Amino acid sequence: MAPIITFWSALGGVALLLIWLGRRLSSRRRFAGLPRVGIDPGFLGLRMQAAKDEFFHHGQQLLEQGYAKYKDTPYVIQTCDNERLVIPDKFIEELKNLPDTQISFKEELLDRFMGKYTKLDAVRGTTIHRDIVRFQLTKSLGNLLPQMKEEAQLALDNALGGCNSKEFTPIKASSMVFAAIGQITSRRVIDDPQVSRDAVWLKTIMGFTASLATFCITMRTISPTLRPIARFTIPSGRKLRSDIAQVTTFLAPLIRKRQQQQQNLNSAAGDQKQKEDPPQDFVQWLAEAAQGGGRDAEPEAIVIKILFLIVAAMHSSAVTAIHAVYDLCAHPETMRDLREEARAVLGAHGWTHAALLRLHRMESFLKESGRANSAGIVSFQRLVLSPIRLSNGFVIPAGTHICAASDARSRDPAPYEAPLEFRPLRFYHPPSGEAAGGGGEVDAANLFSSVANGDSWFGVGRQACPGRWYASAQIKLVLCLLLTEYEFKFPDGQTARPKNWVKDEKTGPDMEQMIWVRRLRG
Ligand code: HEM
Repeated sequence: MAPIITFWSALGGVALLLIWLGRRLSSRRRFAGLPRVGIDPGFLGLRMQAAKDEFFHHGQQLLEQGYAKYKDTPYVIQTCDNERLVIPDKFIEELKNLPDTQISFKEELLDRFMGKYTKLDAVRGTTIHRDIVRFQLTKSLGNLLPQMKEEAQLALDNALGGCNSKEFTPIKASSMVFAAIGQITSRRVIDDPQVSRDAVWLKTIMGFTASLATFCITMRTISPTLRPIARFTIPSGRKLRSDIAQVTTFLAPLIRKRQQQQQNLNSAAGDQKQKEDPPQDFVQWLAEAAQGGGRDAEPEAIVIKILFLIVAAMHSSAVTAIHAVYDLCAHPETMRDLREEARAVLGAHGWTHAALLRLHRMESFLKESGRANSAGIVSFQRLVLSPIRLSNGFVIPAGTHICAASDARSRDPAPYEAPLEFRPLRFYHPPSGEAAGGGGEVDAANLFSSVANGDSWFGVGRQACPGRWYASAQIKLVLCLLLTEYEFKFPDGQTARPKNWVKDEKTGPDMEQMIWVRRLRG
């Protein structure tokens, strides 16, 4: 018996080796003839760890080298997740509007965020989570603004409760901003303050992105063969499952109740139908979008889509606002300018979404803050699902991960004069009819939420961020509340903003920075 087992084990081993060699060979052939930046892991992958380590510590510099050297040629780079093809600007134009059946942001994300182990692959094969953001959420911004303001104000009052108008109080800027953005987002997930303001609920959803990131980083260090088991045994896997269970416990009964109400409404005869407006939140919109039944309608599938939206919405918006707060503290004259604009525009038009769209100086400042503080060192991350021929004749094979070196581009003097200078009005074009106090017509092309070619903050093309109008509104709202009700600055002696950290392809603001806050006298 033993020799038979040994024989089959050996055969299995050889088969696995052949599969692995086949994969390596096809991966090498895929990019044959293309230049490479950084350490080449080699055919057998013997230098894989060295290549990953190099990218982890020096990815930003590697991409800068690639950006400077290869303006017209895609080049290959080994990142900590996978091998990528970096696409120069001139080809982004050709690719950005291809359908997501050909290049997909979502598939790339699910691949990197291990969709099958994190359950996030509930967003596969459906676009309802994207559609409700693009349509229902964005169209309701005018109606939702008073409620967004109520949540932001409440969160800021809590976070800054100890501040008075006599002396400055030290506050951790990131906690203050996270509290405000977290609470606005929470109410949009579920328009029921009993849940949306619950301390356990808030802690869980605000920590979910970190739980997910820690799980994925740990899983990446484990061999793919062992991952199906490891996900149950590693502590970050337990934490992730417990977060998902917690959110499900809060939301599943409410989802069922809303679905039941929807059924009653559908079956009620004409004028007996309830006249009440349905709640305007993710739970309601997702339940309505899945009315046809099927997998999308299962409460667990709705919960996972909500978690996907939380990951997309919360951290990114908070980080953007934290950068903005640091840039304001580093540029007190800009802070004065934007405070004046906010007072004039909101005084004339009230705290409305229409008024927020008239904060032209703030729009430019946010765009500049986004340019100076990249969201990540790459953007336009896509998985190629079917082969694409570029205008130079090169065919990008299916299965290729592509990206753009957006961070390097943000320091390119060709598109941005004096790119190392922070110029808050770089993107400001006085709109026609601007009155002395600010305002004037809404200038769509120069809004922070616009995605002109080259701006990478919200991505680009057909799959650019659908939540950008909402994100922009909530960030401006939080900044306006801070500017009109508080004075804030770096601690005495600090004039420059803290340096951003960069690890792997991620970058972000220093989360420990304290600021001094004082209430403005009424
Ligand atoms: C400042 C805050 C935000 C930033 C910087 C940001 C950035 C991005 C980026 C770069 C993408 C990929 C686009 C591309 O590669 O072309 C994306 C996708 C997405 N974002 Fe945002 N986002 C923000 C806020 C939000 C908010 C508030 C929501 C929802 C309320 C949201 C929902 C989404 C969704 C659903 C996708 C996936 C779209 C798809 O599957 O095609 N984002 N976001």
